Amino acid sequence: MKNFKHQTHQKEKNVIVTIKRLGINGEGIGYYKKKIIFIPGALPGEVVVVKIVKDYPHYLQGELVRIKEKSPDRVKFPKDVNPEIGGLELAHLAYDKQLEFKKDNVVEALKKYHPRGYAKYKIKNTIPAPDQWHYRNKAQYQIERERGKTKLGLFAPNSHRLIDLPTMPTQNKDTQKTERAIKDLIDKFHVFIADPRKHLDGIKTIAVRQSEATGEIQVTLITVGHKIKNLIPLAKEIMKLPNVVSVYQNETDWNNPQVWGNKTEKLLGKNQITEEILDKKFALSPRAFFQLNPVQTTTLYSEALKLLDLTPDQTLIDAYSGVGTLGILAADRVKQVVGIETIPEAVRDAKHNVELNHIKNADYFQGSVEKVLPQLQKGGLTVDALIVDPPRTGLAKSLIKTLLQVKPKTFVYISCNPSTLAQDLVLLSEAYDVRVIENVDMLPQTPRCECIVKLTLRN
Ligand SMILES: C[S@@+](CC[C@H](N)C(=O)[O-])C[C@H]1O[C@@H](n2cnc3c(N)ncnc32)[C@H](O)[C@@H]1O
Repeated sequence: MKNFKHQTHQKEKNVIVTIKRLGINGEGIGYYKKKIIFIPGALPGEVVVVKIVKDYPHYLQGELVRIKEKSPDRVKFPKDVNPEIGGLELAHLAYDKQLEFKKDNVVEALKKYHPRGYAKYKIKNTIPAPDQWHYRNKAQYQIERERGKTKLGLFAPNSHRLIDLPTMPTQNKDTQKTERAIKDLIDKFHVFIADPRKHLDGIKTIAVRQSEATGEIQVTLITVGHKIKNLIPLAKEIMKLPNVVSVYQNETDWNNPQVWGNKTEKLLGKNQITEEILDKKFALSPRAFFQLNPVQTTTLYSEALKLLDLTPDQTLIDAYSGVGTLGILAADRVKQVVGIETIPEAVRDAKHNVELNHIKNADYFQGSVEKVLPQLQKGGLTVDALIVDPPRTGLAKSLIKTLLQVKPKTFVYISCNPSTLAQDLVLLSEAYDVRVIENVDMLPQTPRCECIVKLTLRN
């Protein structure tokens, strides 16, 4: 029966659908024969001709063929870029509507999981990014050689089909130029490119990150295998490219599903590049997390610190601390800062950044927040104020349990995923009220947003 149904929709191929709303990934959502259909690139209010490409038990996946009735909010998609590429999911939507969508995403996530009192939360309008194009400070492109031709870019969503990216309109121009220049050098020096079909070692990914403040560029060649012929001559040529101050090698293997492997080694140049936020400096190693939109990062952190509203007698926990950004920015407002972060290189950077900024009251610990925080607390640490900035997966349940016992009085949560945020708030709202959620647009043209939530302890 299932196969039969599958064939029915496949045969129908092109159908007409009216788009009702946008989904969390920015795709248009409509209904065909009462079944929900997702159509990337379609906008609410549009009537579109769609090809049904997949018939799943609970939904259909459609491909936009033609727009019959166009939305007034539609804008031109950037030229010379394959629209399938990730990172431009909303590039066809007017920017003010993108901001509204990001706010709605938070509202919808709250409605879905309904933490206590959610209807009364004040969700502010999304703070726009001053630059909506060329803002990304880091490019991380995959490289492949197919029938003698080298491709450098990103995989099409949910596939292993690499799309070559000669231009990328959200990428800053220096990092994009550096990526393309490295591609040419790899061809010139006949450096091996990893071949996933034959499992041959070589370069797999090229990560290029630039500091907004100093212009310095750090390059990491992620390789499958360690000894790659001509890697050092290649690194020497890369060092001659404008602004490049270091070349690293990160080594991975075919069994690792992550992009980065665990071994990182400097081939040439400086250990770190230095970024600046507000009046503080931050040295960054290749593996350490740093926000992708440096201009908007200042806004995000300033808003978070305003909401934290710290006092000089407090101990602040900077949980998921990366290179120590938030804690270091807050250090002169509190008695003590304690940061916790899993990636050892990031913790080393954080400790270095404490010294770089002549801070005397901050220390950073390596490990998971869920394990290290209870240990430190048992050792006598008081937790007056807390800022959490977890990855998209949100907070570990065991950490939430700890927080509900410790009950820090001052608590701010920065989230890059409204869905896990709403689920965490269901548990946290047992003890905390949420008054305000701020939304900052860090990644224009994408469906992603960054929320800052102030949690107030109920009496
Ligand atoms: C969204 S980043 C935030 C970093 C930093 N607050 C900033 O703004 O630059 C999340 C960080 O949490 C770290 N991380 C992930 N899981 C963790 C865990 N369970 N405990 C501690 N740190 C974790 C990641 O390595 C990453 O540096």
